Amino acid sequence: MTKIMYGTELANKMRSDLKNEVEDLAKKNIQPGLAVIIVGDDYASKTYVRIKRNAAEKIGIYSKIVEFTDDLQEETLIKKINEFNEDESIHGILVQLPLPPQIDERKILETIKPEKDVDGFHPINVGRLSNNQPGFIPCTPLGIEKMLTYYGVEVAGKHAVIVGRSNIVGKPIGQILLNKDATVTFCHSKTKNLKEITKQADLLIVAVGQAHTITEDMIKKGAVIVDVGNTYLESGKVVGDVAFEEVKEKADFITPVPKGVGPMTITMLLYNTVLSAKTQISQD
Ligand SMILES: Nc1nc2c(c(=O)[nH]1)N[C@@H](CN(C=O)c1ccc(C(=O)N[C@@H](CCC(=O)O)C(=O)O)cc1)CN2
Repeated sequence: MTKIMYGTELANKMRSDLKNEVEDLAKKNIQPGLAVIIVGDDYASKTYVRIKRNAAEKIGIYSKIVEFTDDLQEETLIKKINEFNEDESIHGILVQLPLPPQIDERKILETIKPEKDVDGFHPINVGRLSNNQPGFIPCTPLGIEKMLTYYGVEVAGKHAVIVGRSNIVGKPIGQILLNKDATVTFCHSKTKNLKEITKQADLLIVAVGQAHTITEDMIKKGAVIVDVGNTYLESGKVVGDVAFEEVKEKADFITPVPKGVGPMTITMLLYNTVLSAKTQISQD
């Protein structure tokens, strides 16, 4: 019987534990604070920011949302991040991606102080993950790792195939799995023999943002499938990168979309923000 790995299940459990931690911090007069910056009016980005704000407020994290129009100048964004860097009520800062083309994403992410970088995108945190040292880990990959552990999926010695090489998901999940002794293969838009490689995967992580990229004939029987895709159809429905109905018949474990990895991405943002608040107290 195929096991459907619902992120909502673990997310609810973890959010309840985080709410208790936030209540404990309140007894020490500390409220974790999260600043979220969004540039432009991309429908999906606005949806994610709304979900983040609601989730943060529900567990008692203070959230500050700053919205800019898409003609924003880079210096204005840098100035705002620097304000949050110095603001003691803010423990986590994130800039919703993607950014408009006139803004240098790398420069922006490097402006966020590494100790407030709850997205884990600053090169210092990327380097720490690469060295298997403590630091902030990007939310989606961290959420996937927690889900695999929760559902009892062993990683060591498995062949993990990652389809997608983004800095947000593909590269960091590959690094996490490598740190956990998986044998990791990356596939991307220039990979010539995609199906040949995905069929070898014990664990297949798909993060390309293209609906139904992975079909039943591309997987090995009994594989573990993690679908990171979120494509909004014109009907408003959201679908993943995996043809769920046909693939689920052949897989042992599979995440759905929605209610799979997405809710864990949000939960890990809350987790990193609470961690940041706790770390900053212990340094005072
Ligand atoms: N600064 C960042 N930007 C982006 C990140 C990120 O981690 N940090 N990741 C993605 C988008 N993302 C978070 O920002 C994200 C994607 C999906 C979900 C989610 O909960 N999806 C739901 C479906 C959504 C719906 O119902 O409308 C699901 O899969 O169940 C949350 C966050 C790019 N940018």
